[in-house]
Amino acid sequence: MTGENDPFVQLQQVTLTYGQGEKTVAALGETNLKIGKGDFVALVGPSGCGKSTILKLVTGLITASSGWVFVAGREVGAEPVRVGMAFQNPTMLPWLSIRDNVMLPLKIVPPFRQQFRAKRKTEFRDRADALLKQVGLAGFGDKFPWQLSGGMLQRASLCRALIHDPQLLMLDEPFGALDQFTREELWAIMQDLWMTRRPTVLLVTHDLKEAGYLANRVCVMRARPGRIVEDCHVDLPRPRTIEMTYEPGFVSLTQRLRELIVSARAPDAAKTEVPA
Ligand SMILES: Nc1ncnc2c1ncn2[C@@H]1O[C@H](COP(=O)(O)OP(=O)(O)OP(=O)(O)O)[C@@H](O)[C@H]1O
Repeated sequence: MTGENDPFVQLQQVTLTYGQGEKTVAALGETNLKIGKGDFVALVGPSGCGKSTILKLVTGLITASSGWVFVAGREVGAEPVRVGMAFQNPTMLPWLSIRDNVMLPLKIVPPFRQQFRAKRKTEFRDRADALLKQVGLAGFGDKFPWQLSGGMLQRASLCRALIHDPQLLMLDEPFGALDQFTREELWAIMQDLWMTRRPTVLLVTHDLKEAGYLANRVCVMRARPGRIVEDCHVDLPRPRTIEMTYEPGFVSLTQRLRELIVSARAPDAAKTEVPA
């Protein structure tokens, strides 16, 4: 599932420059990327190499300075595509219950928006409760955000990202603020959600173990200007387990990714550590 022949997402000769005049930042040099429907691709690389910029281009939040971005066979923005998103900080509306927070996209995104009132509300509640159960939050739907831990809120935010059956799921360091054990628990949950629903996923992460555990492909980026320098396929069976991450094949994958990133960060490679 490399997306070579019939890509769901395609960046073709895309460049992106922020700003104007003397204050321009060449965030992305010429970038090509094809992602097949239902694939899971991770973007890794040093800070500032353009990972979030790619997410913004694919969701249509920003427009390419040159080149083309296609989603579902059309230029991005030409056709409505259901997108789910989760970020490092799972911002929830504090005055809504967890269930109502999870149901929020159904109130906003067509065609659910039109069906939300009376007719399908019970069905939508059941859908939210089933998702909450799948991530281990059965019985927490009536709680409020302040009553949940960071890990629980991130689980709820994954439910919110998936409640409207998105075709595209954008994950920007969603597990970055969690402790290692909670993070590993959430990898398993994320994998389970992806295997049962199969959205096309783009994950931005600094955690190479996370990239290797979750993704089918890991794209390594380099900065100034940002570009993809390596596209590694992860040939591990599913469902993957934490134990697999200690096996020689997985360890050599993360070592290789690490080396690529360290060389991509040169000459300032010594300033900060890249988690292995
Ligand atoms: N709105 C903006 N205006 C100007 N420059 C920007 C803007 N957004 C990002 N940049 C610059 O573009 C480059 C790429 O940024 P981007 O956020 O895509 O990188 P990243 O790889 O996601 O970084 P990080 O890992 O630190 O989140 C960086 O040099 C950044 O400073």
